[in-house]
Amino acid sequence: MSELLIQAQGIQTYYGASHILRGIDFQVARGETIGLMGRNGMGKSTLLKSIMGIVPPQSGTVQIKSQTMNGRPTYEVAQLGIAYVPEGRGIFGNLSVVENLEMAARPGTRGQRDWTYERVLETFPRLQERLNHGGQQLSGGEQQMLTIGRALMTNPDVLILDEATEGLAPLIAREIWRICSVIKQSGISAIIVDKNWKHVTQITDRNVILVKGEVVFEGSSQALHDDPSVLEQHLGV
Ligand SMILES: Nc1ncnc2c1ncn2[C@@H]1O[C@H](COP(=O)(O)OP(=O)(O)OP(=O)(O)O)[C@@H](O)[C@H]1O
Repeated sequence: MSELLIQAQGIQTYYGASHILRGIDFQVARGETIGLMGRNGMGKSTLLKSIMGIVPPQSGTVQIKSQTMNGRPTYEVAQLGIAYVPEGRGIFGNLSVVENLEMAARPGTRGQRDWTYERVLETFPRLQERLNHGGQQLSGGEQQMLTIGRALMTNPDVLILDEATEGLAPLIAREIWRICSVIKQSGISAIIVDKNWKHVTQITDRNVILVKGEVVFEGSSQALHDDPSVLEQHLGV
């Protein structure tokens, strides 16, 4: 099996007294694209935040490339090559597109410089047209492209996309899915959360479904296509 980039074991996470994640095991190998699915409020974002150290788990371990990260700050997780695009984005609205991209530029953890400014603009032609616009002047879809572009500028090993196409017009959502394929082909691992399971499973190798903070299904996209009752049962589709 290829190198494990993320390995979470027995994750239990709380918000105050609310017990949200109830013993989750979750891993991402190099080059793998994973779909994280489940109805609203089942704990997908909380799992991503637990991995990033934003909402640290109360028990269990999070290892990034075999280093135990419990209690480590989020920037250290990022420095190990994990790029996180949160739900609702988070670009610098007062900086231009160029500035947003350039401030993120750095080689990856193995010195890789696959994603340059030029390649990001080639991949996101819409951003090319908006280079000098301020972040806050962009449409929601353009902001999402800029956030993904900025994450790619860090040459990550894993890209985490929470609610990849939430609230985007269908044409723009399609563009985001195209970009996800380009990212996959470039060899970056990804965790993708999105409500559109059809698009998700077209691109993912493996999928994990959460119900009330527990993993209830883990399997290939083919397995989900062969037995859609799993989706019916757990996602109501
Ligand atoms: N900051 C918070 N404080 C308290 N409870 C929270 C907080 N954030 C999320 N929760 C609760 O934790 C549970 C899991 O939320 P989470 O956002 O992880 O779900 P999700 O599967 O990502 O769903 P969604 O698609 O709605 O974001 C929900 O019951 C939610 O209400």
